[in-house]
Amino acid sequence: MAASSLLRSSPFFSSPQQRNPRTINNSPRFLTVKATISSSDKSVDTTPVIKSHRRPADENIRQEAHRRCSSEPNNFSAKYVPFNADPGCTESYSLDEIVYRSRSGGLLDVQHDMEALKEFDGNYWKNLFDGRIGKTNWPYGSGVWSKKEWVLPEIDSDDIVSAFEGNSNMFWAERYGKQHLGMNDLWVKHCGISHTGSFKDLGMTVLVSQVNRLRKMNRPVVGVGCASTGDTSAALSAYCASAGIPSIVFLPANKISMAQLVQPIANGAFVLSLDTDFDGCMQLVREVTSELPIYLANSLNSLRIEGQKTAAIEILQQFDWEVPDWVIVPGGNLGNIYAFYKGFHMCKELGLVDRIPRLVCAQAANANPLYLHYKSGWTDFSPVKAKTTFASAIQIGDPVSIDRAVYALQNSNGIVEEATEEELMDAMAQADSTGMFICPHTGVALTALDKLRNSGVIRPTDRTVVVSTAHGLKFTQSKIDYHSKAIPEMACRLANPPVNVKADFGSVMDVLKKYLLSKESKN
Ligand SMILES: Cc1ncc(COP(=O)(O)O)c(C=O)c1O
Ligand SMILES: N[C@@H](CCOP(=O)(O)O)C(=O)O
Repeated sequence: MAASSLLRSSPFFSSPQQRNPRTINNSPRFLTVKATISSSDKSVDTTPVIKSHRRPADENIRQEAHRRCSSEPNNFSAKYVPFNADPGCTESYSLDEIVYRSRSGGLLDVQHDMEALKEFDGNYWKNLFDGRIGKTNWPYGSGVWSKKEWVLPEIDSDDIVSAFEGNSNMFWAERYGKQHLGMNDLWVKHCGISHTGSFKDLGMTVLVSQVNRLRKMNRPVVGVGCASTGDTSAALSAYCASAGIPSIVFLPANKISMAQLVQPIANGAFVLSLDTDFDGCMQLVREVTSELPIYLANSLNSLRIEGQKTAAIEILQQFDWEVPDWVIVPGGNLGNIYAFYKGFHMCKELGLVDRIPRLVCAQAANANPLYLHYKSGWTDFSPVKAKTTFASAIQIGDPVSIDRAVYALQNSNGIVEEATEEELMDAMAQADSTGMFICPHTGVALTALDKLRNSGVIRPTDRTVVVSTAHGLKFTQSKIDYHSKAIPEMACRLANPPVNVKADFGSVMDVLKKYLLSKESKN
């Protein structure tokens, strides 16, 4: 039997109705309401009927997935190939190999068997993904693993290490859009409202799951390591801790926030605090992982991109598969901008949508190698020495995914913008004052939006998504500095410091009256 017909004849794909995953996954589990119409009074009997558990009571969701998986033949596959190779190139590697670079030293990419995926049309995939949202089925309750066939199709669900990441909130930035930019269709995709507080969870669930599989196959992986500006290390240590895998993190001393530092410490990682910057840590971790049985978890490893690309698919899904005009992403090591491109492009190639959005990558002016490259007309690329920035997670001067980023931007009619320290901090404060609580990196992305609106490139009615990459609670010190006007040479014009008042009725009444009058005069 051909693999495709085998797939269709499996218990999960056997009839057109069953192939609609809404039907499969939405089946009521515990409680339904009996709705019978009596012949005499036509009344509806709404007596609840208790249904039995969908799985035996002593079976957990992982075991259930394992049992189900063995009866679910799967024709999909993926392998590593050199990134952006010539069509004739035959170099490829199994995902079960430990390899980060092509023979020529270039980046790798995970290539899916697109012909096998194309056996199903766009509507099939939309229904499949939509039908899995927000459920507790292992592993599809995750926004990443709900797209498992497009991510790591061959991994046994039993090997997956997941915190049901993804499915993050898309916030309609009504007030920020209207008052500040004259926009009515502005959205913030809150990828930072997540298990460890940043979008890194999306890629890390994939990488650590594959490591879990490799270790079960007795491959030489004693631990997993990364260089980090704080978010990759948090995600790596949490997912490794969840699976009982040792994690080692290389951090630039005094260059990440306290909240980020405490994450790997709490999760039991082996934390190296190094007297260098992120680029120095990255260099070291690359050297170390080529000598020791430590698996490299940075986005140089293309497995990470496979998880991160699901945020793009999720955006389309959240708009009922309508394509936004713009997506703005803050960029540092530059894996994520490519991940967004890849997710959107895959949806187009597989017929879920008919175009992709224009991408904008936003950098801090203090760490702007991509911006300089873009401004040179993509002619020269030179790493820079990244200077201190409040957007500390993107303080990166020599991004490993530069080639991926250029490819993504060139193929999406993309733009690169930059934000000064004052611009990004004002944008963050402005957004917070409209009900958000964003990180400085999102402030960088909002500054890019502001500039593109002012120049008329982005129009008032363009549907625009700003990707918020980390939770604001990881970066409270920057907000404290701003609101207490403690930043040298910055006006902090939106600072909102607390008012010290004597604890007596008269003093409190005086300040409140003054405050209310100032509000009244603005109405
Ligand atoms: C909060 C945050 N935003 C943005 C980025 C940039 O992502 P990328 O390195 O994939 O460009 C990072 C990490 O680099 C990050 O931690
Ligand atoms: N911001 C990142 C920097 C490393 O990026 P990666 O995606 O290559 O791991 C971090 O939080 O460490």
